[in-house]
Amino acid sequence: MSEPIKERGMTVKDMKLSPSIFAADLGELKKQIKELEDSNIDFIHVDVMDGHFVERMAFGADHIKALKSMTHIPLDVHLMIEHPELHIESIADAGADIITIHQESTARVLSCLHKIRNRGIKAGIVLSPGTPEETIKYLLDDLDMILLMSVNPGEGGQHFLGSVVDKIKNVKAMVGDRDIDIEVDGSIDNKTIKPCYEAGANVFVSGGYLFQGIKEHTETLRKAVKE
Ligand SMILES: O=C(CO)[C@H](O)[C@H](O)COP(=O)(O)O
Repeated sequence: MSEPIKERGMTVKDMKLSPSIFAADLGELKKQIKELEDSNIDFIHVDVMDGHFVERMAFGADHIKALKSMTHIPLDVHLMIEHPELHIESIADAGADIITIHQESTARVLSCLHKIRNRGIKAGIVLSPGTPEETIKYLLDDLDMILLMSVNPGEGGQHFLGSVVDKIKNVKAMVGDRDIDIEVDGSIDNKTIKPCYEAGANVFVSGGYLFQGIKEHTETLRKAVKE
C-alpha cells in the first residue's frame, strides 16, 4: 500500500463532497439522486432535526430507509437532536453509513460514539460554531469524523462564519496522523471551500449552492480546491 501524502507534516486526505439533501427539490428527488450518482458524489448528507435541539424538523429513520433503497451513495447522517442515544439504533437500522452527534446534545457523548461504532457504522462528533475544539480532546480515539459547523445548525442559506477556518486548523493539528475525516457544513460554495480545504478539512457539505446546479457546481467545487 502506498504511503499517505504528507504536507507540512500532516496527512492530506482526499477531498469528498457530501451534498445536503435538506436543500434538494423533494419533488425531483429521484432525478437529483441520479445526478449525484452521475457526478460521483462521495456521501449524501442527511440532516435529522427534532424541533428542540434546532427549531426546524426534518428527516427521520423512515426517510433514511427510503433514501437507502434509492442509491448506493453512503449516507452521512447528521443528528441535530436532543438525546441522540435514544435514536441511534433506529437510524442505524435505517441504513446510515456515518452518524454524527452534536457535542452539545447529550451528556453521554462517548457512550453514543461507542453505540454507533458497535453497529459497524462510522462515528462522528459535531461542533456548533460556539463550541470550542478543546472539548473533543479526549474523544479523538473514538472518532471517524469531526464535523465543524460554519453556520448555526438548523437552517440552510445562512452567512458563512469565517471563524471556522482557524477551528479547522486547530482540529487538524489535534487529529495528527489519526484516520479522521474533517467535515465542514454551512454555506460551502466555490469561494468558501478553498480556505476550509487549505486549513485541513477534507469533506464538504454543500446545500443551496450545490443543488442550484448539481453537475456544474460539483465540478466547480472540485476545481476550486485545486486552483
Ligand atoms: O446542516 C445544515 C443546516 O444546519 C445544512 O446541511 C447546511 O446548512 C447546508 O446548507 P447550505 O450549504 O445551504 O448552508
